Amino acid sequence: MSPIRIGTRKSKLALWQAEYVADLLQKAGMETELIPLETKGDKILDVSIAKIGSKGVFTEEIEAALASGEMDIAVHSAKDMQSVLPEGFELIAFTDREYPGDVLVSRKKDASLSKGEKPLTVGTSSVRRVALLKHHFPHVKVVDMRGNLQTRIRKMDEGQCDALILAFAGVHRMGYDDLITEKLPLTLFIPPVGQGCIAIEAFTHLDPERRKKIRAALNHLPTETRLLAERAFLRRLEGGCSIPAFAFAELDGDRLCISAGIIDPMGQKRIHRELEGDAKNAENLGHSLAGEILAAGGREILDDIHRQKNI
Ligand SMILES: NCc1[nH]cc(CCC(=O)O)c1CC(=O)O
Repeated sequence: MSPIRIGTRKSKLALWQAEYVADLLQKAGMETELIPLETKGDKILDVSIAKIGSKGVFTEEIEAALASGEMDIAVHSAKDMQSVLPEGFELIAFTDREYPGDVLVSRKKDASLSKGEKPLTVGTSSVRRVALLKHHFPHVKVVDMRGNLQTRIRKMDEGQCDALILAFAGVHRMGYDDLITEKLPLTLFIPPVGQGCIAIEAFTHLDPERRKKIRAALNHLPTETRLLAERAFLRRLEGGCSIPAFAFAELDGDRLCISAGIIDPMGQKRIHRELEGDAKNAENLGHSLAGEILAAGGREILDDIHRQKNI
C-alpha cells in the first residue's frame, strides 16, 4: 500500500495533530506522508474569524487538495469543522478526545476569573467565550485576541492582556501546562462542539479498503458517539464555530447525556438544556435538544446574530 498522504494546516498545533495521527497510522503498519498547506484563516490575522464570516476559512484549501486527490485524508480540530460539509466530503474518524474544557492562562500565578482581586483583562476572540465572560464575569475586561496559540501568548507577554482563555487541549499539546492558572468549570464554560477532539476528513473517492484501514487505526468509538450528538445539535442550529453555541456530550455506559445551549453575543441571555438517552440514538438526541433550545428562545438569538451579520 502506498503511503497515506495526510493534509494539515501549518500551525504548530495543526502539525502536532497531524503527527499524532501519522503516529497512530504507523503503529497500525501504514506508511505516512505529511502535506502541510496554508489556509485563508492562517493568513488573515488582523480580522476576527466572525467578521471574515465565510464558511470554512481553515478548510477550503485543504478540501480542494482532498478533492483533487493530492491527499488521502486531512486532519482538523473537530471544533473548527462546519456542521455540514461540502458535497462529497465526510468525517471518517474521530480520535480519542482530550479533556474538552477551557482554561485561563497567564504569567500571573494568581490570575483567576472567580477569585481574582484585581480586575483582569482577558484576551479572546471567540464569540462564545466573550459572551460567557460577559454573562458570568461582567467585571472582566475583554480584548480581542486572534492568531495561533504562540501568537496569543506573545501578545499577552507584550502586555495586551493579563490572561487568555484557551482550550485545554491546545495548551496541553503545545506544552504550556505551566501557564494554566484556572480550569474553567465545564458547567459555566460548556465547551463548543468537538473541542479537544481531532477529526479526519476524506473525499468520497478515497479507496474503500484504504478508508477502512484508516478508520480502524484512528477512530475512537466513544468519542465518535459523543461527536455525532454534538454535531447533530450544531447542524440543526445551522452553525460552525462562529456562533456562540455550545454542546458537550458524555457517555456513561450505553447512556449518552448531552448538555447544550446558546448565548446571545452580549451575554444577556443564556439558554441551557440537558437531555439523556440511549447512546445508539446519539444524533437524534443532539437534534432534539437543539429543537428544545430553539423553541426556548434560541431561535430569536440566532435570528438576531444573522441580522447583525447582514448589516
Ligand atoms: N479556535 C481555534 C482552535 N481550534 C482548535 C483549538 C485547540 C483545541 C481543540 O483542538 O479543540 C483552538 C485553540 C483554542 O480555542 O484555544
